[in-house]
Amino acid sequence: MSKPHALIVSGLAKSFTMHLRGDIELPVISGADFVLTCGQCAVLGGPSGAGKSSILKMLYGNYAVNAGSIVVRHRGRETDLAGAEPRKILEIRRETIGYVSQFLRVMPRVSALDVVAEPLVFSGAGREEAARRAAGLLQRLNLPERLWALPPATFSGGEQQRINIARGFITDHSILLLDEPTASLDAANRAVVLQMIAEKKAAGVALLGIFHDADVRDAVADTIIDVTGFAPDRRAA
Ligand SMILES: Nc1ncnc2c1ncn2[C@@H]1O[C@H](COP(=O)(O)OP(=O)(O)OP(=O)(O)O)[C@@H](O)[C@H]1O
Repeated sequence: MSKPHALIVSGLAKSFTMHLRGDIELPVISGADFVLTCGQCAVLGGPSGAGKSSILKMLYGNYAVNAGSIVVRHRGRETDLAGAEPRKILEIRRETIGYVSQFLRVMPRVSALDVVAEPLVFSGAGREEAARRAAGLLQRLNLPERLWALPPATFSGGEQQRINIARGFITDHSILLLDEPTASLDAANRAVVLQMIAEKKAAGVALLGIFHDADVRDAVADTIIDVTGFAPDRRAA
C-alpha cells in the first residue's frame, strides 16, 4: 500500500519584483508540481540559483506565492498554505510544518536550552517536559553542558547550527523542511543528524531538504526533486 501524502504542490510559481530596477519581474519558479510523502525524505536538486531555497521559503510561508497551491494536511483537514492568512500560517508552523534554517536567528538573553525548548512549549507541551527533551537533544548533538545556560549569540557556527537542528527536531510536526542542516558540522555530528532524520522518517514525518553535500544527499534522499524542471521560460520574461 502506498504511503499517504503530507503535502501536495501544484502549479507553483514565483517571481521577484526588483523595485530598485524599475520594477522588472524576475521569474524564478513556474509550474512546480510535486508531493511529499509521509515517512520519506525528498531532496531539492539543481544548480545554484535554480530556486531551491525559494521553494522551501514558499512552503514555510516566508515568501508569497504568485500562482499555484501548497496543500497540507493540518488539523485533519486539507489546507492551502498558498492563500492562507498570516494567522493560519503561524498556526501551521506551530503544529504542522517545522523548519531548520541554515543560520540560527539568535534571541538576546535567551539560553540555548530555552531556544531549543521554545517550539515545543509553543505547541502546547509543559515547560519541564520541553526542557527535558531539549537537554536530551543537546546531549545527543554533543553540545557541551556548560553552554546550555548561555545565549547562543557567541557560539561557533557549528554550535549554532546544532542549536537550530535541535530546535527544529524537538517537535512532532508531520512535515519538516531542512535548509542545509549539516553544512557546518563535523563528521561525528553529521552522522547524528543523519540518524535523527532516519528516526523522523520512521515516525512517519515527511521531510524536504536542501543538501549540497553529495554523501549526505545520497544517505537521506528517498527521492530527488529536480528544480531545473520548474524553470520558467526566460525568453518569455
Ligand atoms: N528575495 C529575493 N529577491 C530577489 N531575488 C531573489 C530573492 N531570493 C532569491 N532570488 C533569486 O531567485 C533565484 C533563485 O534563488 P534561490 O536562493 O532560491 O536558489 P537556490 O537554488 O537555493 O541557490 P543556492 O543553491 O545557490 O542556494 C536567484 O536568481 C536569486 O537571485
